[in-house]
Amino acid sequence: MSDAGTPGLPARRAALRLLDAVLRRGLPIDAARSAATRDVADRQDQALALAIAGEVLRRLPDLDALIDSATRNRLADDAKARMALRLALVQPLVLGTPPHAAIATILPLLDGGPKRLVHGVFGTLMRRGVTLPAHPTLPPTVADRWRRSWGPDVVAAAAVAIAAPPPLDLSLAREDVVAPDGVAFAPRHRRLPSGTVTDLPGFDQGGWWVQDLAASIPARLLGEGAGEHVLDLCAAPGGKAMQLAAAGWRVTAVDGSASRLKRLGENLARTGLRADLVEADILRWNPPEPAAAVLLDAPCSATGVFRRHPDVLHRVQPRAIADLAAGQAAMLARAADWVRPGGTLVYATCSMEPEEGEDQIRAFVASRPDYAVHPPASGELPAGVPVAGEGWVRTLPGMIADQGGLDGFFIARLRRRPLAGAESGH
Ligand SMILES: C[S@@+](CC[C@H](N)C(=O)[O-])C[C@H]1O[C@@H](n2cnc3c(N)ncnc32)[C@H](O)[C@@H]1O
Repeated sequence: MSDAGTPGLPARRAALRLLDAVLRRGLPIDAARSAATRDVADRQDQALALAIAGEVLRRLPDLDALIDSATRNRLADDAKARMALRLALVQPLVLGTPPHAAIATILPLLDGGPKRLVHGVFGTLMRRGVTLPAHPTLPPTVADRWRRSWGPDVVAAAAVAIAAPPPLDLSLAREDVVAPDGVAFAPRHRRLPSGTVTDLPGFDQGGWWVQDLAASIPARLLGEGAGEHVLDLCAAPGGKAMQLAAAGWRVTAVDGSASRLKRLGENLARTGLRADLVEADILRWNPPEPAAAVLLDAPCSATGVFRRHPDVLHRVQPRAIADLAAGQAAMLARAADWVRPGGTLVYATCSMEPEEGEDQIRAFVASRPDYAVHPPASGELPAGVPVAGEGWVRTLPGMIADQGGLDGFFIARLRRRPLAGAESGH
């Protein structure tokens, strides 16, 4: 269907496709993006489509509660009328679009569908003067799971954290690169309010890259490399590989995805940093020899990055977490054999789920007497990030919340026992 001549309609149609991809097909919004915006020529319209769909995903339970308060028979979760109403309501209630403009661009999406119903429910809610809560309600299954794992305060902090996109963290190759002004929570770090990355000072010079502060911790725990060899496993698109290269490590970056590895190559080219790239499945590949250090940033549910990717709240199911955890255990077992005696293994996941973090490392150290958790010393972690009781790092919503917060991450540093009589290495 052609949207030509109806301003704003292509962006709304793309937003509908994005929602459909996440909520009905369980796709990550990033994976759905290019297909959903395929016929949206204007970059601003593409950004608007992502903003509308993203805000719906941040506010879904609250939007649905409003819709349910104005319908006699509950609409199915995936009913087109419900999808359209979510898109229509989020615009005046969050994005500041005038109600008449919002509904005028949503009704044409319902060709042959329940236009009168959608128009009626939307009008009823607007006349009632409804608003959304300042702190969105998390999907009940997620809230229950995180309450069991972390308690009610973390659930409340997550609701606060999801209300708006997070600040922008930059990792710097060196302290003296051209970089925007911002607050430093750690060496080679700047935090600034979110904005357009390519407009920031120093982007073209390539002295920095975008990386959440929590995501920078795994490589920080390996310290300076002094030319030693590190295997960066599951390395693309390369935030940690660039940190390691900048810290003087000789980096071999391994990833199973050709397209993501290509992005890693582009990131290295922009920043002028070096790494050897290997496209391989680490469940089959073997390195030629053990390394002084191995960093395994394992594929995970990514529920820790819910602030920037709110789709994870709606599509990650317990079954997927269990499957991912099994894969992580297999990867960890292989990675552990590639650390030379006396060397260091760092395991990380951007997940809020203990199955992908704490439980992995408890099981690992129980099965590998040649390894022990090596807790960070004071000064190794960004300001405000604590060491957990068992010696690893668990970042959660609520940490440094008044200064922009952190993604949810799990990071453990482990030391492999040196051979009897040998000096300990890295
Ligand atoms: C969390 S992301 C890595 C992020 C990266 N470390 C960074 O700092 O930018 C996980 C990566 O694991 C890769 N991956 C998943 N399964 C893999 C496997 N079996 N072998 C190698 N890489 C794999 C994915 O392609 C993805 O790039």
